[in-house]
Amino acid sequence: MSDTPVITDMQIIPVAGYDSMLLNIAGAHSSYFARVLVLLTDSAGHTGVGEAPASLILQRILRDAAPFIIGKKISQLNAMLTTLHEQDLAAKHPLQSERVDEHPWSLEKHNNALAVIETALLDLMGQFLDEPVAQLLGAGKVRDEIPVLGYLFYIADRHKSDLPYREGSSREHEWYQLRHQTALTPADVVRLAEAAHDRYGFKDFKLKGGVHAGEVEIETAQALKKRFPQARITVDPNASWQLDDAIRLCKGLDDVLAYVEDPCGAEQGYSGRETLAEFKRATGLRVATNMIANDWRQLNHALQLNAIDIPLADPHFWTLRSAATIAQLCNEWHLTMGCHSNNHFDISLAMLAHLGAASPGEITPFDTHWIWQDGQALTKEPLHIRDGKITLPDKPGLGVELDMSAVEAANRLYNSLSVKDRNDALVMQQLIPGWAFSGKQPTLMR
Ligand SMILES: O=C(O)[C@H](O)[C@@H](O)[C@H](O)[C@@H](O)C(=O)O
Ligand SMILES: [Mg+2]
Repeated sequence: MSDTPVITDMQIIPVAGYDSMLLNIAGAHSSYFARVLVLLTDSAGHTGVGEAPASLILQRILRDAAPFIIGKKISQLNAMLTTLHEQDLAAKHPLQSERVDEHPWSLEKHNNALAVIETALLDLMGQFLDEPVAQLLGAGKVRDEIPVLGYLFYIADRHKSDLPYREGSSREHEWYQLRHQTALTPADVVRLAEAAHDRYGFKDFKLKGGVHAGEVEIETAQALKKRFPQARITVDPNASWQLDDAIRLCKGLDDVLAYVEDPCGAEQGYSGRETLAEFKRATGLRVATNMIANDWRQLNHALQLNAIDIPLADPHFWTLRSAATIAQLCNEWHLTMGCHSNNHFDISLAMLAHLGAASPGEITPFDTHWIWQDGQALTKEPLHIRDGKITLPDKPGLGVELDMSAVEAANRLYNSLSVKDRNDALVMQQLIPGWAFSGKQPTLMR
């Protein structure tokens, strides 16, 4: 044990990158997205890294966590995480508001901190043991190729905003230009899917909804299925449809929708878990969620109600180890493992690849926003998506090496931002003055 490396330093580096004007029920994506990196250095000279969404609160929590990490042996991973859990550092930094009508999905602030630290620790441990992180999770590494889906959005007209959205260029591939252009109709989205399919080989697609009337979003899903008959198609309106509407829109579409993601949510005194259970019974369709089964207690209720088939266990809010445990539960309980995402850099791409590699049994292709960020790598040899899959690197730890000059540039970009925390409503107000989030009102129907 005396050779076990000790953690000597913890750096918290917020970073920003460019994004397109993607629409969802919360509004529109800004021209920038922000993430935070945690870099742990150990006495063996290794660096472990993790990535998470970058709220200002999370950065404060991470700073408070540092004294519980620095000076510890990497073999004390479990004890460190238990201590952090018990410290409940998030409680010392309450959100200004926890109201769900202001935050369309929960801000998993505490678990984000645990998750990003755990990832960096696992990266160090993997490098010490000369094993990939996937090998240290739940079932161990069970696959080398992780299927991912083409995550499609409606895109607003960036020219109507004064934010510095990029124009893109089709020099390398038309995808890199198309992803910045307005896409509001079913035909526009099919065009995006074609370009993404050509560039990344996706077999399956997800459409982010909550933007148009449900009928238009279903029409878009149908158009995607018509163009890609073999593809598994799903739509995710982030619980913005009323239960009755969700049933009316989706019933009988077994030949179009492989599953539906959060079609409805809490309404009229019924919880989202209850309405999803009713939706499943009424339509016979499989249901995925990243909104109502985000911790063990919620998952327990969701499963008791038979409300879901596919927990989208994002390692950024479950932690890698817990998400891998969910993958094992899915395998044992005849559920299907999936993974949610937000805009991210390539460290997170590696996180989800290791999770997928450690997920036994049937999994549904994982979500990733990477195609919207592709070209903005923070690592020297970023993983890539080919043939709709990510191939796990044959390297210890996460298998990524940071490109520090890219990290520094992304940190400078972050520091230059006047609005640091994600606020899709604020961006939306550039298109529709006075626009405010309303969970059951599609974004463009105002
Ligand atoms: O606009 C987005 O990037 C999405 O709506 C996400 O914020 C959201 O979490 C989504 O990925 C989801 O699956 O619900
Ligand atoms: Mg979702």
